[in-house]
Amino acid sequence: MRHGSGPIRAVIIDLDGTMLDTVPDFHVAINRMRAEFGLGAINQESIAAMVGKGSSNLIRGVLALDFDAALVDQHHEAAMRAYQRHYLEINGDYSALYDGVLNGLDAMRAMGLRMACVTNKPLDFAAPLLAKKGLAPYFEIVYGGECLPQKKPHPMPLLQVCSDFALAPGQVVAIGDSSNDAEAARAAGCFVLVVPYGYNHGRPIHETDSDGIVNTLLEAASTIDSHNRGGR
Ligand SMILES: O=C(O)COP(=O)(O)O
Ligand SMILES: [Mg+2]
Repeated sequence: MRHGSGPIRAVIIDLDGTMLDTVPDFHVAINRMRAEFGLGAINQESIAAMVGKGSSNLIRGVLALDFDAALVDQHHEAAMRAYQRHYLEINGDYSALYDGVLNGLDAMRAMGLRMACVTNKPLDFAAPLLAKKGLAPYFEIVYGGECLPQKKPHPMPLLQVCSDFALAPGQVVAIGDSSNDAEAARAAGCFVLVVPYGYNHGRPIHETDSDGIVNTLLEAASTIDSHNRGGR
């Protein structure tokens, strides 16, 4: 990360593809919804490429595999209701923490960093999921996709966290798995670190403009620590 901008005081961490591998949850809920519409099951890989821009976009994408634009519009509302019902029934049952997440969060907390989670997942999904996986206590703030007028890749949720923490964007690092996170961070003026193991719309993460690729959140913590120590 670039130096000379003063210490990092806060982190904004993405949820799906960064802290939790949630595609198995999406997979179960989406296929149960699709079955209600007489549609066949789809695989996890095709779902992973569509995660990241919120539920509504995801459901449009999975309907568009079979329906033309007019049919997608026609069925979207009912499909969203079915999907939400199925997702809430299984939320967290099939998803798992990535390696280094809890250690990384512990290290960030020990460094005195303030912590927020900004996800495009609806808050009704994100809040119980964070609680179930033991992540909720780490975060002072959680914004879901519908909490503010704009979601990532718009910078608004990141700028809102900076303002909540009374910090300048240059004192804050966003950590995510996709270009969505990186674009939001760049537009907000925050640093951005990306992990290579998430979804990134099916694209390799090295194509994304970031301040560094970190293999785990624990590595992110040590990158921030070394930045704050002046690179030593
Ligand atoms: O639900 C989504 O679209 C993905 O959410 P994320 O912002 O936590 O990656
Ligand atoms: Mg993500």
